[in-house]
Amino acid sequence: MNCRLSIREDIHWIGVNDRETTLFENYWPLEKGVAYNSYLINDEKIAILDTVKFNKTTEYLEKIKEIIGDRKVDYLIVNHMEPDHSGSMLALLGAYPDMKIVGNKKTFPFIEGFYGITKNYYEVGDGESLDLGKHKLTFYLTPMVHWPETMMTFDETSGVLFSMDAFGGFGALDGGIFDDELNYDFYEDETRRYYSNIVAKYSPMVQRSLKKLAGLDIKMIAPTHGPIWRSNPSKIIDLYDKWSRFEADHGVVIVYGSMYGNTAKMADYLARIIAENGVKNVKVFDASKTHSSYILSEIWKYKAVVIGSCAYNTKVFSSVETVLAKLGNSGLKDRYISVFGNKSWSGGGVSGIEAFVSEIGWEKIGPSIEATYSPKDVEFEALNALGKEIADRLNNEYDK
Ligand SMILES: Cc1cc2nc3c(=O)[nH]c(=O)nc-3n(C[C@H](O)[C@H](O)[C@H](O)COP(=O)(O)O)c2cc1C
Repeated sequence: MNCRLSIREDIHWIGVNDRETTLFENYWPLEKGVAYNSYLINDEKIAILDTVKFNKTTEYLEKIKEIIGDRKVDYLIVNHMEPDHSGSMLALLGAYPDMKIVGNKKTFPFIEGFYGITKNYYEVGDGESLDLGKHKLTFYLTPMVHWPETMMTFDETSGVLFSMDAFGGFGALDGGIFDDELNYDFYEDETRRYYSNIVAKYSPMVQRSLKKLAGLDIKMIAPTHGPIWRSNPSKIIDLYDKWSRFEADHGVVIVYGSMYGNTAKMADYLARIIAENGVKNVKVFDASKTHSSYILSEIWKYKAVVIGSCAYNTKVFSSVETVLAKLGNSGLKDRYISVFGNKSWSGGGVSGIEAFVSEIGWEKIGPSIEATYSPKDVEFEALNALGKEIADRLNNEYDK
């Protein structure tokens, strides 16, 4: 028997946990797993909202059967076609061949392209509704949050917003399914890591969608990953608004790449100066040790970033290059940036980061500081001045 879980009258969570997959999208580390959430509305007509990844299909179909017995699924509502949510669609259609597949006009080419399904289509447009009996579902198209076909489904009867990947995060659901049943801070961090790495490039589209949803009386948000936000749904909506407007907290992220410790020494020294000058949130990351997804998530959170690199074959050190590439492609705006590093001959690390700074267009604080062989008094003095300048700027801005 699978655990049965009603999230609201007639509405069941039929999601699954995946603790075996180590990398989400074969790239993002899943230290605590991930949940693929799917929902079933058991009304006069039975509707399922999104499915789960193919590796969990058997468990998934079993859960559905345990709830509905010999009844049939009438509708599969496809809010998002990414295979971690559509991967059990073909099997579901096999089990319920008369099931209508509900999507918008951009959904169906994905269905045909991925799974060869060309029948049972039920097309809906923006703002259109579907009656299940007691429950009335209204569809809101949210293109490019974060794929072209994405949409959200609002249950007018219960006030549940089925938001697909929006408001979703990493982390399996270890018993607690609702935000008030688990460690909120962990899931908030993992939701921001999901946002900053997967959704954030489309922040302007997120803003547009938030405006579209603004008039709804949302009582609960049921995303396709992570917890169901029921205690205070507006909290996660406000965070999404903040993240997609690039608003940041008082703090500094220092990221460095270092082979033999000289650049690392500069990072630690600078961190101390910034902390001494009143900044409590100073986060230091060795880019070779911490996956870029965690670093990007912290940079999304805090206002200032300092990037350091040793020179490596005339370029920025590879692990730092990865962080820069991710940042450059993320669309993040309105951060302060500073630069430091080490070389032993003609350099390449600091100049490479400087090229990135001019490309991204963020305001640079202080001059770049580059040591040769190892940092000496002159560089420590310069780091001292830089640390004070960064702290002063932030303290002035956030004390207002
Ligand atoms: C494989 C390798 C490639 C390097 N390439 C360069 C380079 O292109 N230009 C340069 O000035 N120094 C280069 N260096 C020297 C280092 O950047 C220099 O020793 C620096 O102090 C190392 O800083 P770290 O202690 O933080 O690793 C290279 C070192 C190694 C091991």
